[in-house]
Amino acid sequence: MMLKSNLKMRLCKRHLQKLQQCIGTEKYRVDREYSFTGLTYQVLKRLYATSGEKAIFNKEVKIDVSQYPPERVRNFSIIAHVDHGKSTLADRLLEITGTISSRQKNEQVLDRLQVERERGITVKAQTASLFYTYKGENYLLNLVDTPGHVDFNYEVARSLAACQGVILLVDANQGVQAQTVANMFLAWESDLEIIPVLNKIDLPYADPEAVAKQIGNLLPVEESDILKISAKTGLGVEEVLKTVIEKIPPPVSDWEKPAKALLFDSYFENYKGVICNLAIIDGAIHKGDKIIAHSTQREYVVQNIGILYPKETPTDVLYGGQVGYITAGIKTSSEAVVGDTFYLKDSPVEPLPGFKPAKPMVFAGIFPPDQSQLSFLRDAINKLVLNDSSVSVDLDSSASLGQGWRLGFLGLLHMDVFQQRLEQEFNASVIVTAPNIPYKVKIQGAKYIKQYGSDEITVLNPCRMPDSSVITEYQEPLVLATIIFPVEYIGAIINLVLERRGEQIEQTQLDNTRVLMKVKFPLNEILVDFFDILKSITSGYASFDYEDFGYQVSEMSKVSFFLNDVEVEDMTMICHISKARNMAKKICAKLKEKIPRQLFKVSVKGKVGSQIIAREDINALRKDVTAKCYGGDITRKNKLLAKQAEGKKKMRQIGSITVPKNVFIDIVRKD
Ligand SMILES: Nc1nc2c(ncn2[C@@H]2O[C@H](COP(=O)(O)OP(=O)(O)OP(=O)(O)O)[C@@H](O)[C@H]2O)c(=O)[nH]1
Repeated sequence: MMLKSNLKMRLCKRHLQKLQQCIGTEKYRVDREYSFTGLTYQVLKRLYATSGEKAIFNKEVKIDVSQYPPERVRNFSIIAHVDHGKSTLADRLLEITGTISSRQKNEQVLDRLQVERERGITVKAQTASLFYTYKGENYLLNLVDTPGHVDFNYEVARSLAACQGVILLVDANQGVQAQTVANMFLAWESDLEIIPVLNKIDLPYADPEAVAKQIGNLLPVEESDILKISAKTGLGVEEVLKTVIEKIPPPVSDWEKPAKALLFDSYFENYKGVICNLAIIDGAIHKGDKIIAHSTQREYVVQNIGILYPKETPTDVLYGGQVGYITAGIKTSSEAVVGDTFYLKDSPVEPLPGFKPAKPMVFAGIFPPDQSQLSFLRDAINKLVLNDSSVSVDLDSSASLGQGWRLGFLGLLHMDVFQQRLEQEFNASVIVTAPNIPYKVKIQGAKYIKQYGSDEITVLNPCRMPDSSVITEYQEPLVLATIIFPVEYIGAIINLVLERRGEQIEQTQLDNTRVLMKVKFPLNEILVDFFDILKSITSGYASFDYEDFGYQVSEMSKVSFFLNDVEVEDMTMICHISKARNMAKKICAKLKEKIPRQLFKVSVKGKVGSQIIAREDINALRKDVTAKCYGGDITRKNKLLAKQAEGKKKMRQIGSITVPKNVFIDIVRKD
């Protein structure tokens, strides 16, 4: 801990040692320790403030949550389109209420994951409790910062279950965007109070009046009632807190009833184990209570319970209407089912309806680089799924990659983030196969119907697609996309829609300058590069959101790939018959580019149906990395060999051919 030197000089050595021992330990309690160290409360507080440890200081003060009956509690969430400033507003609210120090004010405190900080996006909803005094009354406010990107929509939907209202944040420069509309409907469906707020009014091109009109077209609000703030400078942010208290209804709860709590999130932390986020509906849960999880009927003892302030802060009890965390010796993701109801042993209650399960849109195989790491990877996936319940997990195996899993994600960014988190948070290196989507097929022939168990099957892995001779009908998944764009780009957008086999369903003029278009697309057509192309043809002005829209009968074809005439099952793809030939050619060319030259010639072939329609050859190369090191310098030789061994870790053997382990996913990524 860095202490300012002038303060250091004023403290005698004994005090300093004592304080340094105490800081950051659970033993430390401000009220007891200040007399113990001989320092006054004020000096201690200043010392903490100067050393940047104010949050710990706050944390160590035991908070009496019995002072906050439901009418003194507000549970709300911040929802918005990507980058409209949710995390910045959350920071500002934490700062104003003294939950974080001003030193931390620009740190996006609730974006805790490394991946969030690196990518500058929120991928995980985070809860924080704040205390605020308004008109002489103390309030406990529970704030949930949610992600904006469509791939993490499930996080938003789940978080809303713990709230009675939302702040709908809209960038006063960009205006209403696709995820603004999507998130607003989510809040509407959940019957939540919506407080519209215009952000970034400090920007020179902000046009609060025009954007307020756009909001007025969407929501039944008076334009003059829409708050106008700058989350960055703090302008108008205090007003947001007051409006939250005035407009958002308190939770409905009865402390006299038996305890009932909703598990709305969970995560794993080293040394602490599984931490569950609970919204207490009725009654109270105390440390030491025996509780039952309704879905598994398992019994647990509450080991720790408290609020997120913004880190876990024990309060030993949580009452109806409040939101917080518990640890209770829960070990696996199968025990911590989000949407589950917890109640006290011997006081069963009617369970809550739970959550609509997430519907994965994209599937990919995940395999360890070598099979010795199988159990390590299993453990890592289990822990990460605890933190991200929208991922589906099934066992899978492949001839070239061995044992592994087929995981389902809500989109490609979700898949990327999951892989990155596995690597960063759990040090687990993985091979991810090309993403694909679930197709339905109808099959004929008693033998095949018996083999597959039905005459209509869903195929999650393209290499398990039955032979085309037994398929009578293919069905491909659809999405209903919302695209919002400036009116001058309408021609370019219509061309893109046609090229991607889209069908326009609806077109609305949002105001004089912008159009909202609803389009039915085959999911396959928007998966990889659609959004980038949309952005580039509209100079970055279009926004895009989509939701599941069932299936349609279509003509599909299997495209498979061969390296030296050996089929690489994990590269198999399904695509529309009109695009299959191009796809085969494109992927063969990419494979040629991505696979390094070997000691022998490698042929790459692409097959559509039963016909080989593309071929590329990778010429042989003989590479002896130590060839240049003739003479006696053994250390240099060893260094080169070590470098080569390091490179090999990034490689994978398919038969006799060495390929980069990322090749499966790289062939479908745009360059
Ligand atoms: N000028 C200005 N910039 C702001 C304001 N609020 C946020 N920003 C900036 O906008 C960018 C996005 O802000 P975030 O808070 O990360 O947005 P977000 O909505 O949490 O983003 P996602 O979680 O990825 O959806 C950052 O660079 C912020 O500094 C504001 O009031 N004024």
